[in-house]
Amino acid sequence: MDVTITPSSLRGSARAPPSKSYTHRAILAAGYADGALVREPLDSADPHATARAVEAFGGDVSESDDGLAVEGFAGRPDVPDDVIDCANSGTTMRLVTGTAALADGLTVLTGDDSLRSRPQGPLLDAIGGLGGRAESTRHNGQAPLVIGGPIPGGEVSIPGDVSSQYITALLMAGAVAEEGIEIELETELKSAPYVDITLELLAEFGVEAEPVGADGGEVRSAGASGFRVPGNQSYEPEGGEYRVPGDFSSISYLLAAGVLAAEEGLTVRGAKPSAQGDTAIVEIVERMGGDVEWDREEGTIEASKSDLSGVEVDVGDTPDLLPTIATLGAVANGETRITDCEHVRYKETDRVSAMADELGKMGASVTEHEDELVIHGDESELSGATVEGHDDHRIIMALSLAGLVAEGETTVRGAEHVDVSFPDFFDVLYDLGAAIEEQ
Ligand SMILES: O=C(O)C1=C[C@@H](OP(=O)(O)O)[C@@H](O)[C@H](O)C1
Ligand SMILES: C=C(OP(=O)(O)O)C(=O)O
Repeated sequence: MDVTITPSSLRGSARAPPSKSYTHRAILAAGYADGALVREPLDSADPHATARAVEAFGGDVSESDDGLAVEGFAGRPDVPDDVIDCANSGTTMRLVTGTAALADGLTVLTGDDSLRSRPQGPLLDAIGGLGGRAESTRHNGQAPLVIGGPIPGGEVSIPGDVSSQYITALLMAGAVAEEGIEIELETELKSAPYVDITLELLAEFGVEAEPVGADGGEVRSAGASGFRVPGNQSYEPEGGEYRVPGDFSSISYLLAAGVLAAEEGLTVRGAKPSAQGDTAIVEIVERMGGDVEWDREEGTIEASKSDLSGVEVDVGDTPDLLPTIATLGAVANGETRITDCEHVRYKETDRVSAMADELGKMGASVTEHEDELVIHGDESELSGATVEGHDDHRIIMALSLAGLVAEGETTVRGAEHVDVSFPDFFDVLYDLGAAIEEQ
């Protein structure tokens, strides 16, 4: 499906979708438990892959009026009777690779073209180091994967600057392994807030896990030199249920749409604070001169069309914000410098190059370095163009925002891939007043 967008004036209010990151973890945590009710889950393709995996390991996931009713496998996953297809979901593949290492047999994990080109090597090495079998069928560190267990747990070292999902996978599985897992980071942790999300959710399931500081003390994930999780724990959700908060990665598009195109302002609902690093989008837009107001109590964000100025942003902790910030930078006056972004190249696509190329087609002046993306706002006059979505939901949504203000028509190709995290994105934009046509 292609989508064509022309300059629009937005108004009204929209509710943020539930968090994809929390939904994945809640479904899997319920699987590691005897079960749980996951309230307000994100109903999109990526969490569906995690639900399929939980069922493959012997659980059951069914939709109910109140959310997802999950029957778990109580920390003892069956050996799946078929290959687990993680589709486009890196979070699913990493997290359930940890689960597969607990099963007394072999699990085969695959995914779509994009997912089978993303790095799994450090997690495979870690599982091997813990006594499991962990292989890439093509011996290139990429899926399809063959994972064998059960691992007893133990001590392992792993790089922190490829994917924080490896840490999440080991912590969630280590909690129900006999010996627990002690992780030493070989390099600085990137995307650290996602491990904070994991620690926060584990605590709500009664599971103890913690970061370890360089001095062996207790620190937040960003300052950690490692992590540890004791073994033989039981996942027990408070009150037998877990409620998923709003998704700030998705909120970033709605907030940006407001400061780009909402003369009278728009309101985003379902924006309560949580451990999500992408809550930083509020402060970043404020720093750009955006007229934005976050009522944390109410969980609402008001955003109005503003004159934006360029800004320097380190996305080491917030990789998923790069596409949104790049689009804002293409409209802002002055230079926007996005730093510490090398790991953003390992997502559904190389998002640094994709945003440089596609915004360039729309008339933006962009300079790309290995670990940095610079958008020269003063030399950027956005005009409508046909741009590629790269089968990447975040590229599609960020380019659609650019189409709201670019002179003329912007057509985003392959726009259906928003289904992984924000399936009704275009309906929401349309209801806010965007001039959108689906082809
Ligand atoms: O743990 C998670 O839920 C996620 C972690 C991040 O990936 P990396 O840790 O690989 O950077 C992020 O890009 C992804 O969208 C979701
Ligand atoms: C990279 C993302 O997710 P995943 O790693 O689960 O594919 C994302 O949502 O931007």
